[in-house]
Amino acid sequence: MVNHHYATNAQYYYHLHNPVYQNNDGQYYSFCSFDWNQTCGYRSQPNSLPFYLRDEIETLSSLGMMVFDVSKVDRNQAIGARISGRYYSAYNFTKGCLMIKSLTYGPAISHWMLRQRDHTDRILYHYMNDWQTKMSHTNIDSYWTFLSLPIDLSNGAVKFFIDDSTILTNIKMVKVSETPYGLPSDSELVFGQIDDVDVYILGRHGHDHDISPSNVNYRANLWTLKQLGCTHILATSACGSLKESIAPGHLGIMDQYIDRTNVRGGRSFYKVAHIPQPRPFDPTLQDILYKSAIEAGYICHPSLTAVCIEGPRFSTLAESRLYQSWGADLVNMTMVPEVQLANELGLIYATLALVTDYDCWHSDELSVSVDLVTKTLRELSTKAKDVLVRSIKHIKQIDWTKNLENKAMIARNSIMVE
Ligand SMILES: CSC[C@H]1O[C@H](OP(=O)(O)O)[C@H](O)[C@@H]1O
Ligand SMILES: Nc1ncnc2[nH]cnc12
Repeated sequence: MVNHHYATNAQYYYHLHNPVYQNNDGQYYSFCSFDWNQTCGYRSQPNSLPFYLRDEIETLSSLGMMVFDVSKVDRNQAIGARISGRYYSAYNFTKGCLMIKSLTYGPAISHWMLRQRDHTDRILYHYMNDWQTKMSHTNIDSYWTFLSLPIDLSNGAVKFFIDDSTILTNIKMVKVSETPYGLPSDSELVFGQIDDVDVYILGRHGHDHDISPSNVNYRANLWTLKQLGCTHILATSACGSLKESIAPGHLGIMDQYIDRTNVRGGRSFYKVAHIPQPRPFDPTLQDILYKSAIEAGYICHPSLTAVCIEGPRFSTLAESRLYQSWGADLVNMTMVPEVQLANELGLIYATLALVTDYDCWHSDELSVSVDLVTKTLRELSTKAKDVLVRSIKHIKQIDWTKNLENKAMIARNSIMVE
């Protein structure tokens, strides 16, 4: 594994919420990603970047950083970035490199799966390794052309590299096929290891975040993970807060849900099954997530109740107040039927809530919007990755056999007609 290290005097760049690395020639580079479609409306403003990224890029550019845009718009322009209508050529920048990719952090870390089997496909890993080696050990000039290659691969390599290279080892992409319930959200999953634990990553909204909460094929996703040998699912979910004390930027541990979804299908794997849900989330995994968040120094709220709405629209003020009157803590869109299906498959499942906004009830705070959620998620995704990595280390210490047997028994007993 290439030994990346944080740039020691790169404090200017930390507002990116991304690590800034230095290669052996003392040049800086960093990566960031954003959701092009959601943040700046790809169809209507194809050449504009979200305002926060634009500011960052302007700052970095003025510091002599190279901007390397691998987002959809500049996919065919190998090196450079269009910012505020102006095209910035990579060659104009000498001190470093900022790569931009049009994907949110959120979906990329939506699911982390642990599994037990081994895979042998090494091609992509080899390729990634080569890329990383070039990145760290050569002059930036010489990897420009090299970097242009993965842009056209549309195989998730860039996304994966940006989001996970710092935490996963032995990384590769694993192709997955159609399930008896249809296609999962992605045709290939990122696979790697954390502390020798096998991990798969699957974004429930798909590679390009083009699957709305109601259209996520929750059954196909969970089935795929189960088939791959996953035993645990660490889910993340962007949530609005219904309580003053649970502020945007905080983390939370989901404990209960109130189901307000109404059109999504595929809620069971069976003809007739009644899965018990008094405690939908695994208590041991909940504790691990909580402990890991606190250990990392983040504000994290235990035992939260979330209202899962159908979406994709956000709530009206009347709805938001209604949910508050029910005593709920959060509102989100994807917990149902994901958690109940995970229970039907006997998986150990828990959700780390990423609090992105105050929904629309707060008189002094901005109402929820895609921009607000995306902006807050950038900060939260760094925290979430940290918590998930720490959690995996704790998970590894525990013998889960009895827990898994118990879950399998409850799942079996809930089936009336297969
Ligand atoms: C852009 S806000 C709504 C967005 O957030 C939720 O994502 P997730 O629970 O998967 O983290 C929801 O599904 C929406 O896509
Ligand atoms: N306020 C909100 N309502 C529903 N889902 C959300 N995801 C993030 N914020 C949300």
